[in-house]
Amino acid sequence: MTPIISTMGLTKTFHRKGGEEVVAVSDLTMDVEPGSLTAFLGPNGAGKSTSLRMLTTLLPPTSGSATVCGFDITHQQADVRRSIGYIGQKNGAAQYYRVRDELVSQGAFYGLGRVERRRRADELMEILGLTDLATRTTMTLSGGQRRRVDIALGLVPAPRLLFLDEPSTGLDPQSRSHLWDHILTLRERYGMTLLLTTHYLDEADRFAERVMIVDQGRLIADDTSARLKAELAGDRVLVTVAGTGPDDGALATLRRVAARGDDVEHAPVAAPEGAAVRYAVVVDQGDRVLPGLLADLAAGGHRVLAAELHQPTLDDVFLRLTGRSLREEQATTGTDTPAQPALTPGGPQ
Ligand SMILES: Nc1ncnc2c1ncn2[C@@H]1O[C@H](COP(=O)(O)OP(=O)(O)OP(=O)(O)O)[C@@H](O)[C@H]1O
Repeated sequence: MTPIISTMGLTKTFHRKGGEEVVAVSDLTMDVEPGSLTAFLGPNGAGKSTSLRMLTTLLPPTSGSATVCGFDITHQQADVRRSIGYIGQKNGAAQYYRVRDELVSQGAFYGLGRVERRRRADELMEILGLTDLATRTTMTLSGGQRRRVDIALGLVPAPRLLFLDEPSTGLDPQSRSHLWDHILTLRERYGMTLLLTTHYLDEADRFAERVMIVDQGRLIADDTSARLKAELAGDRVLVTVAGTGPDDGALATLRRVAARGDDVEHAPVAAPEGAAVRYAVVVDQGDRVLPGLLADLAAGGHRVLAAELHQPTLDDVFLRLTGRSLREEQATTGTDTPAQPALTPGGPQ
């Protein structure tokens, strides 16, 4: 299938005052299939928006090339713009216009006939849950409602490909969830290709078929969320065993199931039953490994007080790749799962 987006070595360098050079996007090479939903995931300043701005012809690349809907982003800018929708971080519909009027005049801007522009406005309001707000001015809407108006405006020309820059940033969890329902409905209805940026791990995980993790201008991982988690993070098994310190036999048993040479970590913990040690090990397919592991520990005379299996998140993937947590870098998303207890890598002691 011919890719709808194809980039080759796309790079953008900014020069800040004082001569400092910032490589915002470095050597981005990728193909995007038509009809797919791809998320660019990364911390603030990773280069996500700059990538989108180049692909939508808002910023010229410093080097490299790309085609979007078959058109060159440098030499066929008007054709690219005619083929895509772009919803930036701060689109902001005009404050004083009514929602429906705004959509209808956007239709006029794109050259739709009188009847067609009204039909399109009504259809988009219906899909995006805006019908009841048709006569409200944008300035009176909530953040989530306004974001939906932004998206409706971007969809007026019926693009084959829609770029969304952080569609849900700043919205409360309920509005985010509604917005996603609408985005998925749109996709189903029009079979659009969607490329969006987000720093919400859960959104990329749940909704995108393909996750491209970017950090410091570079693409550091590119796959389905499930494969990234399985291949780069693995499942984490935590077992709490009675004892006053790490036990060589228990460590040896746990090491046998460790994936990819990962070592076993351990830390003393207080348990109601007395002193205990919690061991942690990364394994492949934890649900298969755990029963045998517990049986082996019991056979070795170790009293297991608790066992937990943690499926990895995309944050574990990011941590593995960069040594940093994406979650710590995103301020207040409300999407966190509890942090792992601190454990020290251990060898026989
Ligand atoms: N016009 C500009 N002039 C100078 N530096 C810029 C400019 N635009 C972006 N940058 C820098 O380029 C880097 C990438 O920025 P970009 O906005 O693409 O990141 P991002 O991943 O979209 O971040 P966020 O999640 O905060 O939107 C950052 O270091 C940023 O400060």
